[in-house]
Amino acid sequence: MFFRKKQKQVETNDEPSTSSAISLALKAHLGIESSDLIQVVISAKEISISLPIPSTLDEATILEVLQERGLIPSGYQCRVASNIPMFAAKQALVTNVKNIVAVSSGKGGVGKSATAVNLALALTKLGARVGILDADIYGPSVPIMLGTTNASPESNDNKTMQPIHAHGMVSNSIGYLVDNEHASIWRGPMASKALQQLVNETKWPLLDYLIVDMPPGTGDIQLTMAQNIPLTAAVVVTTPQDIALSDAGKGIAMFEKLDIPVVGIVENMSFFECPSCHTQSPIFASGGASKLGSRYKLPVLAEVPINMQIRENADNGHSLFADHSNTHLQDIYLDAARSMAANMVNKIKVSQVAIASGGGIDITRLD
Ligand SMILES: Nc1ncnc2c1ncn2[C@@H]1O[C@H](COP(=O)(O)OP(=O)(O)OP(=O)(O)O)[C@@H](O)[C@H]1O
Repeated sequence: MFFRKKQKQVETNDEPSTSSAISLALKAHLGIESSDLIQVVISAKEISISLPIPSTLDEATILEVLQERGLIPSGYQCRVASNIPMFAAKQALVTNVKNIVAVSSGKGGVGKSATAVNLALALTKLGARVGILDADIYGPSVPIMLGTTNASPESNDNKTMQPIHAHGMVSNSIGYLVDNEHASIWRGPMASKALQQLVNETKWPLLDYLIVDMPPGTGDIQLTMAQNIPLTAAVVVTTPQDIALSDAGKGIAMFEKLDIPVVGIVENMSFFECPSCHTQSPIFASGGASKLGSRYKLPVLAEVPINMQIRENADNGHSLFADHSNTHLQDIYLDAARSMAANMVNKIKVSQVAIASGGGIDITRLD
């Protein structure tokens, strides 16, 4: 959880603290282990902060945190920008795409696609440039969840496809291109080739994260697909009951075998909260993901309740973030997105990074 703890007001100086004191204070709040990628430029009455995780939504809270700690005198403006690094991946990345994150599940029907879409929407809300790729060749549900079932990617050059825009993100899916019935009878190599084409032949705009909704399972097809996409990291989705957890464990092992860092587990359908009495019932048992997390030394990014709004939004192609009616659910996904981004910073070597310079911050250099 970020930014929630209130600190006691500390007496402030007239001058701001040094950049390194500010980065150190922010590091703890952001869940980042090193302050190296937090850049702070102090100028007259303004502090520009560049973070390696998406947090532009949190500008006011960051200012509050720094003022409460007496690191910035009142009267100073605080400008927060995110400059998401490109993390090291085993294969050459796709043009314009900084990082590709697989959302995967060992077992079908645990809410992997809903999690992928809501994580992508949360990252977008936090200010990141996000794309979503539906790799679930056998049951593409991203177009339904984004409300884009009638869309079809256009091509200006007969070689590449323009992705579909919706809810501030771009997407591509086999569901835009062929009937579900056709894709579902494809054999492994055909499905894998189709996925590679979707990744490489889409004209992605500059993206901080491309979220990939993987097909469920850990068989040969999933393994080949995970090998054929230049993945930077993976998130594993599970429900809390034993049968799903054992499959999720196989999923984690598959990514470990492929040397793709798993940056967290999302426990979906963790509990049902009665809307009138607020009692929480652990319908599919409880505590499973945290046990799995301890076994594999992985953080649990979120415990998402079973909630009708999640189902309705997903089925109707509406964004959970479209208005303020679901802020408690939005907060769960926003925290998960922040933790995922912070764990990428903590676990994966950076291959390209932005550096601060003179008045600006958004300059990229090769390490
Ligand atoms: N937390 C939740 N609360 C309520 N409904 C949910 C939740 N998560 C997912 N659902 C709903 O459950 C159904 C299955 O979810 P989803 O399609 O995301 O699962 P999946 O794991 O991707 O399935 P598949 O294995 O077929 O790819 C959908 O109707 C979705 O809207």
